[in-house]
Amino acid sequence: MDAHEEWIIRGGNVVLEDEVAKMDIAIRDGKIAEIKDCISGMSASKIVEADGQIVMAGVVDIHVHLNEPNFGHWEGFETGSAALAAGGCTAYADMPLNGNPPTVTLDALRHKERLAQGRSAVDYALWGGLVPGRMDQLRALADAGVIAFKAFMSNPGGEGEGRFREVGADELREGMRHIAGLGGLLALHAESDEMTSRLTAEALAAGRTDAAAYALTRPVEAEFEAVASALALAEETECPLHFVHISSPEAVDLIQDAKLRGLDVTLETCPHYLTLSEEDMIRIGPAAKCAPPLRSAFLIEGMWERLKAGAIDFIASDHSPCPEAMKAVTEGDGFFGAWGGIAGAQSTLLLMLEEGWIKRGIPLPQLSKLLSERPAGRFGLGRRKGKIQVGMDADLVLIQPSSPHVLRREDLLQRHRHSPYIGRIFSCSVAATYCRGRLVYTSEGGIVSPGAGRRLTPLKPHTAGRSGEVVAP
Ligand SMILES: NC(=O)NC(NC(N)=O)C(=O)[O-]
Ligand SMILES: [Zn+2]
Ligand SMILES: [Zn+2]
Repeated sequence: MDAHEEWIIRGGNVVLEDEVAKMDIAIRDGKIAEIKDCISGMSASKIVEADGQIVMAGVVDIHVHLNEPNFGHWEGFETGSAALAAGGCTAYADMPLNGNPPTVTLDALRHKERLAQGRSAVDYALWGGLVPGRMDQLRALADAGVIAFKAFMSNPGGEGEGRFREVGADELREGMRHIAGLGGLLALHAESDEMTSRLTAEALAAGRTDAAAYALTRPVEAEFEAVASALALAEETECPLHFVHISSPEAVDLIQDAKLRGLDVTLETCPHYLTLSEEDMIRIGPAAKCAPPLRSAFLIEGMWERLKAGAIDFIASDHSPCPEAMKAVTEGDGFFGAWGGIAGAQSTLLLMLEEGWIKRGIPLPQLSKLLSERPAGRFGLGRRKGKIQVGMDADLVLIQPSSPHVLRREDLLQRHRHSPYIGRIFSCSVAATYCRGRLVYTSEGGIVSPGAGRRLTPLKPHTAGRSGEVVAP
């Protein structure tokens, strides 16, 4: 279907700001032109019957690692975006690692821009990184349209010379000053390096390399400690902050207190911190290894409580894939030797529907804010992305409820088909994904428009007088 024609999605249960209503949606020039309970369809080139289906804004996944350049054999724009689209995602932001060179210089950003061009199924933005010794690049990266900056407070792992490195406290302070001055936003992987390295060394010295020992090396305290010190620096430097993949209620509460004190700070959590426990990690093995690690069932319920109460700003997948061989328990290093990162890009929406909507009764409009509207808004994409409203991009996902199925390995469109969710039963399925009105994915046909995604750059939410949000060709 040509994105420029007018067409209609008829009679779906449309997830709007505060309600779910049976509506028709007219789409023109890739944008939502009209939302009414009955649109005649006289001038429509096509009518898609969505009776009985749920129509939601496409997921905006702000945290994925597609690993180009040079680590495209771990994932890549084509396969990563295909998995995202199949999971109902219509826009994502690619992290500045684990590609090499990481996106910490203007040259590296330009290189990644060229690589991504014409290869993503859905729209995408690019992150820049804050690493030691590259502060001079921050301005150029901001001007070139990175969505925000990412830094690690603990060792990010990864391979190769010149890979992404963590910042120490002084570098973090300096980086925050710079980024605040640029009107930017800094996202942090918050785990105390001091604590995680010490506990890791102790576990190895004691000959412990099993999964349970891994969890002990990255306790809730390590997250709490890092969040606390980052918040103190944010207060000092007035740098807007975002915490990625927060795993514990304690850290959520600490961040909530900071919000109440007036700090410009947000946090995301990931589906795995809401749906998988430490016992699941031990049972499933390396496919369920991530940092911070999965927590207890008790802490998981604590996360849901906070999500319901509005203390969690949004959800992101932290899709961090790698080749199959790296997701294995190794000879000497045991579970510690496996790559840390969960490759869950395709399951975010269905997990949130299953565990949030169906099991816990969280209303769909609230879930849609967590999956789409808030991440888009926080990263300057909210003028076009993240909700079903007239004038917004027609980024839509059609969901078939009551279509129970088991996730199979062969259903995954990512490059390496490991996921901790294989074998899980889902009640809903993604029937179709549309990006700017263009059909990208259907459950029968798979990816039907590869490479149709466009680069997004943010309308800087923190800088007055900047140019608007633009979509590069
Ligand atoms: N180097 C990584 O991609 N790490 C990622 N891995 C996880 N979360 O286990 C991350 O976001 O920290
Ligand atoms: Zn991280
Ligand atoms: Zn990540």
